[in-house]
Amino acid sequence: MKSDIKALEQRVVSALADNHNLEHPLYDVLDELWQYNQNQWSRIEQMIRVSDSYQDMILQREKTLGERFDKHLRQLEKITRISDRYQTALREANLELEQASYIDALTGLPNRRKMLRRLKTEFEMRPESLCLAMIDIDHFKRINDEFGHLMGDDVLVSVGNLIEHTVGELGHIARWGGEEFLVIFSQAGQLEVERCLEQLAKVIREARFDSGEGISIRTTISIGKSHYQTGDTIDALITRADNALYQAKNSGRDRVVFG
Ligand SMILES: Nc1nc2c(ncn2[C@@H]2O[C@H](COP(=O)(O)OP(=O)(O)OP(=O)(O)O)[C@@H](O)[C@H]2O)c(=O)[nH]1
Repeated sequence: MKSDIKALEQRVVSALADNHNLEHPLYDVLDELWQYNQNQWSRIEQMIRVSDSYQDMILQREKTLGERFDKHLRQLEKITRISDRYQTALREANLELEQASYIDALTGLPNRRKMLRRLKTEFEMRPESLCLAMIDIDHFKRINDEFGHLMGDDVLVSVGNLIEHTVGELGHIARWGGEEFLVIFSQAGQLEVERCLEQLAKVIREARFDSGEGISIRTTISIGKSHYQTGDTIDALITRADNALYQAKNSGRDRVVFG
């Protein structure tokens, strides 16, 4: 192509050198040059068109990519929201589960596990003022045998409520297991505790539990009490309360034995 132009130029130069000759084919050369330029120009136009459509294609592609990116981003946000909700629900469920693991399902009172935790805390903080009362319903098997297990459950719940109500702010109650309850007194004086336990035995003795068949059920409780002695462990304190309860049972039930 370069050599074509060179040849054309050459012909123009020689035509100009001979410009007296009106027949000289200068005008033919100029026509040819014009034609050549036209060809070049249409090539350039073609290239511009190709370039434009290429740019369009790129823009279109970027748009598609942008849309896809937005879609993924929205999905990601949705997943994050779901995951947040899931984590919150999981945390709440765990909390509920943990709380439930400290509650006795029948009576709604703190259970033995919770009580042992509390005991440990109290023991670390101020052991010298600690007092325990182990409480057991007397001849409870008879209630089950006579009125059925469901009625036995009702009596257990009612006795639990009465203990909790009578002890009030003075102590903390838990269902220790079966028909046994444990009360911790952490800040009450000895005399106050003894009076409270005597009152408790009286409250249960005088209580009447409706059997639902026109019969009122009566029962009593035996209580063994222990209080902290120098060098005690939690186990030792519980064992002394247990021994005192055993004595209360052996000496006729419906009484408090101070260990
Ligand atoms: N209804 C009911 N009964 C229970 C539950 N847990 C333990 N028991 C019953 O409690 C009774 C305890 O019987 P025993 O250990 O012989 O004691 P008791 O009859 O109370 O006699 P003493 O303790 O010696 O006065 C058993 O019959 C158990 O089945 C409970 O959650 N619900």
